[in-house]
Amino acid sequence: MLRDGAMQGKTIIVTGGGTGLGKSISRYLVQLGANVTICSRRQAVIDETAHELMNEPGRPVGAGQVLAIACDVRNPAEIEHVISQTIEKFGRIDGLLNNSAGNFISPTERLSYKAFDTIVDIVLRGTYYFTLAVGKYWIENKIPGTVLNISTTYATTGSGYVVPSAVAKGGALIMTKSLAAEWGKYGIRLNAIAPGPFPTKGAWDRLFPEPLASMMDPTSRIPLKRVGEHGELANLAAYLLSDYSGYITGETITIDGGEVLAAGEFSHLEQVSSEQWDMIEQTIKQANRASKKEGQG
Ligand SMILES: CCCCCCCCCCC/C=C/C(=O)SCCNC(=O)CCNC(=O)[C@H](O)C(C)(C)COP(=O)(O)OP(=O)(O)OC[C@H]1O[C@@H](n2cnc3c(N)ncnc32)[C@H](O)[C@@H]1OP(=O)(O)O
Ligand SMILES: NC(=O)C1=CN([C@@H]2O[C@H](COP(=O)(O)OP(=O)(O)OC[C@H]3O[C@@H](n4cnc5c(N)ncnc54)[C@H](OP(=O)(O)O)[C@@H]3O)[C@@H](O)[C@H]2O)C=CC1
Repeated sequence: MLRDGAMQGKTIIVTGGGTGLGKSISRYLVQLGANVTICSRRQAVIDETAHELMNEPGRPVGAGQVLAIACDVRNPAEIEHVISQTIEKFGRIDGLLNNSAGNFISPTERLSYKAFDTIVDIVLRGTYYFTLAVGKYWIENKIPGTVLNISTTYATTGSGYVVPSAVAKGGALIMTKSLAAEWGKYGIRLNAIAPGPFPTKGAWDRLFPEPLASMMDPTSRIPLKRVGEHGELANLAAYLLSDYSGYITGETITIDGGEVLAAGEFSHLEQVSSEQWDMIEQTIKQANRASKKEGQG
């Protein structure tokens, strides 16, 4: 979507950049010329991704560099290490993509305290630790940085069976708006993306495992009748991290093929056939006529 070289001179930190959506967004940022630091817990995974992104066939001239640094986002010392190593290698930091997450489906009453804490700590604590650390650096150095948080549609609607994730994503979303209000004076912007289903191994293994996968089609309740493509999300993420979105802050953009609209009271009526609609129309018109007659008394 963006022109070649649109992110040249920018350095972006992508948490969870070794896999799934974080990897796809990192690939696009690098193609657009950004230097990208990817971080997550597994050094071998991020090393392999960094190697892949640096050696892609058709890598454009002017593509960015990739640095891989292990980091558990629950640990402030490890976050500080990612920040200092990134500045040492690339000179500065312009953007932060909070993408790391942990999640799995489960009836909430089956969760241990530790299970609940594990998800909230990765998603909420990890997001505010990283944002606080990078924000302090930006304010101190008068850099107009940009934070982009990967949220989810149920951060605002709520959802059963993923309650720790919903609680944590909801908290991160309200942090996005609150800090956008507070840090706007420093030129710092914070936005979020709320994706619907985008197939990744990490999400599908934990949210759509067998026998669920054989029982239901996740596209059936999506108005556009398909899941998202990684390139579609990467386009939006790159735009929100770029200077082209310079007047957007505190915003959450949903990219879900219209899935959240399924909450609309009558949206499921697409299952009604044309013949049934004929019958329904006649029944309603008959009721209209009857009520008019009643009115004539
Ligand atoms: C119906 C159609 C749906 C289609 C799909 C649509 C998707 C659309 C929207 C989805 C929004 C997506 C949000 C996402 O976040 S997807 C990202 C998923 N990726 C990951 O989660 C990657 C990282 N995850 C992990 O590493 C692990 O899953 C974990 C989060 C658990 C962390 O691992 P860690 O090794 O740190 O932790 P432990 O293994 O020690 O576990 C900690 C405690 O949690 C308990 N646990 C773990 N799994 C379960 C489970 N399935 N049920 C209950 N409890 C679980 C574990 O037992 C530990 O607790 P205890 O020590 O007390 O036993
Ligand atoms: N796929 C989908 O349909 C949707 C995804 N999302 C969101 O998109 C983002 C990416 O998810 P997706 O790509 O699907 O899944 P992945 O499992 O591929 O991505 C999650 C990443 O988080 C990293 N991570 C987990 N725990 C930690 C930690 N403690 N510290 C640092 N990094 C950690 C993992 O790496 P490692 O294990 O090496 O630490 C992994 O790279 C998440 O925020 C998710 O909530 C939102 C809506 C829909």
